[in-house]
Amino acid sequence: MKKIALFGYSSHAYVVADAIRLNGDELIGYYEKEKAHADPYGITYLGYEQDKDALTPLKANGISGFVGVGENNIRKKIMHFLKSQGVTCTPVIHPSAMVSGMATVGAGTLVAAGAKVNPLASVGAGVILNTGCIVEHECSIGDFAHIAPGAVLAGNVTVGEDAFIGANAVVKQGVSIGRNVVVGAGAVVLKDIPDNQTWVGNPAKEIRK
Ligand SMILES: CC(=O)SCCNC(=O)CCNC(=O)[C@H](O)C(C)(C)COP(=O)(O)OP(=O)(O)OC[C@H]1O[C@@H](n2cnc3c(N)ncnc32)[C@H](O)[C@@H]1OP(=O)(O)O
Repeated sequence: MKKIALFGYSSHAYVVADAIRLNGDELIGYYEKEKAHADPYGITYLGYEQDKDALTPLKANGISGFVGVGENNIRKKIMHFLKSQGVTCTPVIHPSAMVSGMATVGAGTLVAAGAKVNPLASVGAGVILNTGCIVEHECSIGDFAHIAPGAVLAGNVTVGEDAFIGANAVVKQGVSIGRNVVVGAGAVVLKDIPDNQTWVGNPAKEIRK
């Protein structure tokens, strides 16, 4: 049984907390700037990670962290901070998810309920593979990306660091999606997408602001 401390305690963190508990691991509490108003899991407030000595109990007892924040850039910032402080993040894989024994999943990554990761897929650190998404064979997912619920990445798709693939989007096999790209909900992506762009629709096209 692992002991895990959550960083963040709202919305996305609730999903992470559920997976931790269903795995039979121990959720020892949460870090947030302030004590949360809602406490659906009845867990201990451990303080604000930026405060002096707040992380000492984790480091002293070899307890792992998990950053339960949906925003890619905030999750990334907190994970980098924890690394600088010597706190290790663990992956969390929901018991109903399917991860091939021939796939790799990085530190601090959530594989949510019903998600599937097929052989030779490589999933980076701090990634969210959200509810029911499919990451097919040989896909490569960069650190801090988020594959939203129901999205399907066909074989050999590459997703860059910090990218967001919206709910129920479909990405054709072999397509390469750049860093920090946003793909809208329900999009069908048939072509490579350069870094920092937002694409929507079927077939997906860039929306410019
Ligand atoms: C567990 C969870 O909840 S995980 C989160 C899952 N959430 C999602 O998957 C949502 C993904 N987000 C989206 O699809 C958003 O609409 C975004 C990010 C693509 C665009 O958001 P914004 O930048 O705010 O764009 P905005 O809403 O202003 O729309 C701009 C234009 O694009 C269109 N558009 C926006 N999203 C989409 C979409 N998904 N598909 C088709 N067209 C879209 C709008 O209709 C609008 O068109 P118009 O200019 O002709 O009126």
